[in-house]
Amino acid sequence: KYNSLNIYRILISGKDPVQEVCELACIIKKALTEEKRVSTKTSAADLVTETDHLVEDLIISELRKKFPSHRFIAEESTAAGEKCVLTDSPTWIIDPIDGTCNFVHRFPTVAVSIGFAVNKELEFGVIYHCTEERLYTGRRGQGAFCNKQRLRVSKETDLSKALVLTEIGPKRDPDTLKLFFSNMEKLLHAKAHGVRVIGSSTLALCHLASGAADAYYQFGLHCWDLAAATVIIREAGGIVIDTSGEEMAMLIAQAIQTINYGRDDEK
Ligand SMILES: O=P([O-])([O-])O[C@@H]1[C@@H](O)[C@H](O)[C@@H](O)[C@H](O)[C@@H]1O
Ligand SMILES: [Mg+2]
Ligand SMILES: [Mg+2]
Repeated sequence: KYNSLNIYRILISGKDPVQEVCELACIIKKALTEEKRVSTKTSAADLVTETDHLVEDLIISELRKKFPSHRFIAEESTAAGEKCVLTDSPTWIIDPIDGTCNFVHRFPTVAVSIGFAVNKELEFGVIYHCTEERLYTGRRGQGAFCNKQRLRVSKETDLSKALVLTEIGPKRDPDTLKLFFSNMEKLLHAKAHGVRVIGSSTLALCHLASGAADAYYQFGLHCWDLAAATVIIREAGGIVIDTSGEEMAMLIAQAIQTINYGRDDEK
């Protein structure tokens, strides 16, 4: 049975996390190859399936049993109209399947992402790569790991030697697409070694934390995409900022133009 308490206890107690979340990931891995009921949310490219709802309900019901006073911010509950407001209360921030479009196409780059904040401070994050059985964890002040392997971000600060990750996002109107591609073009003109889109922001951010890429930028990321990954990147020695940031982030921020998606807590 999916046992969220162990994740909380293990990460809070500082013990190495075991792969408790793999049972949950097994639901996703099994469903990856099966027929799915797919619907759309904010655009034809913003997909959701019954497995997204099932996994989110499982996580929340387990956590609510153990922590009845805690609050939840979760992707599909928010899409169903729940307010997305972070308070000082202990709050779980959940993306049940990150990479749903990949999941629908059986493209094996899908993750479960669970972040945890208290007093609006991110305390820990867990991201599980469902098809490669990689458990990424980060706990504030205690480091970031992938299956017990310590994570460290790349030290590259030269954009012309950087591999940059981004995501397309759900907005596909002509003006947004024009901006998206012109941003990518600007980075390639700045001689970046490459720009990659893998369809899962949380796993892209985990690649960043492991030093397998040098920078990530995206407009339209949600708090549930970012919560767990932010702890993991910070604990791997990286920074997570908006585009008014530092060094490599500055170089990229100066090169690209903003695509406006609004904030989750303003909808
Ligand atoms: O919806 P989902 O699969 O959880 O999350 C996805 C993000 O990981 C990706 O970065 C973004 O480009 C997609 O539009 C979608 O939001
Ligand atoms: Mg999702
Ligand atoms: Mg997501």
